[in-house]
Amino acid sequence: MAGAAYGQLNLEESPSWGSRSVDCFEKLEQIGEGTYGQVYMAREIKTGEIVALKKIRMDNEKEGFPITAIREIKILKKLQHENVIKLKEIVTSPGPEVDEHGKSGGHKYKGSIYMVFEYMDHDLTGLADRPGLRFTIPQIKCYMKQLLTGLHYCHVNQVLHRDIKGSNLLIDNEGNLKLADFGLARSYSSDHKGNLTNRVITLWYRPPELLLGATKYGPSVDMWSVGCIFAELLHGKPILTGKNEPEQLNKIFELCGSPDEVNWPGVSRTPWYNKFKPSRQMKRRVREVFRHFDRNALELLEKMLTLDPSQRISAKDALDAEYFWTDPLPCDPKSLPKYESSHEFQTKKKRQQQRQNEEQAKRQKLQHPQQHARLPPVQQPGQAQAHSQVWAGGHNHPMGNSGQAPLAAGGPTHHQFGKPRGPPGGPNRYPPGGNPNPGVGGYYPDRSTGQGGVGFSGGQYPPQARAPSASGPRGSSAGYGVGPPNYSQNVPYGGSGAGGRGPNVAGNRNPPYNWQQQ
Ligand SMILES: Nc1ncnc2c1ncn2[C@@H]1O[C@H](COP(=O)(O)OP(=O)(O)OP(=O)(O)O)[C@@H](O)[C@H]1O
Repeated sequence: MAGAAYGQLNLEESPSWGSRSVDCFEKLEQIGEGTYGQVYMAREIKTGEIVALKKIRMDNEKEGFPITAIREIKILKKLQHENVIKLKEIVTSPGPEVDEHGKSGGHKYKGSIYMVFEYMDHDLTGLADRPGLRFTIPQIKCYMKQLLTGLHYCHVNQVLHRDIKGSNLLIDNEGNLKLADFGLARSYSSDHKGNLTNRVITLWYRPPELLLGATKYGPSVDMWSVGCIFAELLHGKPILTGKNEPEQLNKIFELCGSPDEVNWPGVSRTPWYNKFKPSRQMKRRVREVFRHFDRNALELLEKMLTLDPSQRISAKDALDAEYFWTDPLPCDPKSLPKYESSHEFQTKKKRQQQRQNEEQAKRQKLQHPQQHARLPPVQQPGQAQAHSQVWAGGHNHPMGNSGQAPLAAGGPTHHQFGKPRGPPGGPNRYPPGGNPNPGVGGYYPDRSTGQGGVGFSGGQYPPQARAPSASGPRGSSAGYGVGPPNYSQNVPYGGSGAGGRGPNVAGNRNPPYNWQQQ
């Protein structure tokens, strides 16, 4: 992988960039576990200011500072907006870091590099996963407006985010929402002639053109993800939860109808159209499936979830939509309730703890049936349904995820370590056996398994043009796993799973990354 020489990162920057040591900060707790490395809540010793430290993972880097991190830093430095996370500085840890046995890692670069960000109390996924939490309609409008404002700013500045999803939308206790994680972002220009990789955006939020292999695209890719988030906020759970690319396309077609030259001129020229076009005609069902949304919400959602990227609404036009200008109006961010901090990492950890408690209780029951009566009651996953009502327009809704069990008493209440990789979702989102490692086989499964019930006309999902880079920061992470699809032509949306909340899905962040096309 290409890289900049260590120590040459901030040549044109003011001396403070990269010149301070991480020792100026006291790490308080881990709040995230990303592809790059860990994210910590920390306090600047001199000022007492609370910040987030994102460690740049160097363990796979043989040739210097990772190019993706350089790109993220460059882009973040260029973007200065109230709805985009602020990168305050870069700090380093000079010496080799030692493990608990006092040994250093033996990597070429002994030090570590951290990005210092303003601290945000929540990410949207973590916040939405709080048991019993209900977002109001003015609150949803307020978050959506900020998301669109931040994204419009990025697009005007010719930056594509390329990984819009709940855990990358950070929220503070003043109600401000900021776009974060620009690790997959890139600058583009409308006259850009080169190809971009289509293997970006977390699967559930990835638009059909990328799934069909398009390598020339623009800001509309982010708007599809925004549509998925918008529907998720209103519906109370993720709406398109494929476990691999073919299944994701399948779910999109089931909801948005099959693409053809009428609704999407040029679609038949996308690289993988013939391989993946549905074998039978499907009609668009957005209005039917989301009939409980109010009229203006539905109208806006339709424009976001438009198959043809050239007809998809832009962030600017979305901000002008009736939805944001009719009662109930978006609330003032400052009027929003303040919550104890919540990040996806932490809520997943709590669920993991809950699962462990349940397993332990089961084991104990098997071993000592008579003693079990004395154990504290264990909440079974199905019992969580009491918390989960599907929101209908005009009322508060649960954005809490489907079938999520309440937390075990005594479980962690704050940020915890050990986040399992996966998508937003409750423990039952993982298939039996846990979140599968996609690898090539897992991520591009043979569609002859017939997932999704619709079927494509082609075979396997096309393999990488180039082998994924083992050292790529986004390269080899696990794939989202999944239960059965939560939607089919015959079943009401989200109603196919036990308990009427849809089955469980877990997801994967990103597929192998193509280093040629970026
Ligand atoms: N400035 C911040 N303030 C508070 N929490 C943050 C901040 N930045 C990141 N986090 C937390 O850390 C998590 C991971 O951060 P981020 O997405 O930037 O890292 P990443 O390595 O790109 O992770 P991933 O691969 O999961 O996207 C976020 O979902 C969020 O919960």
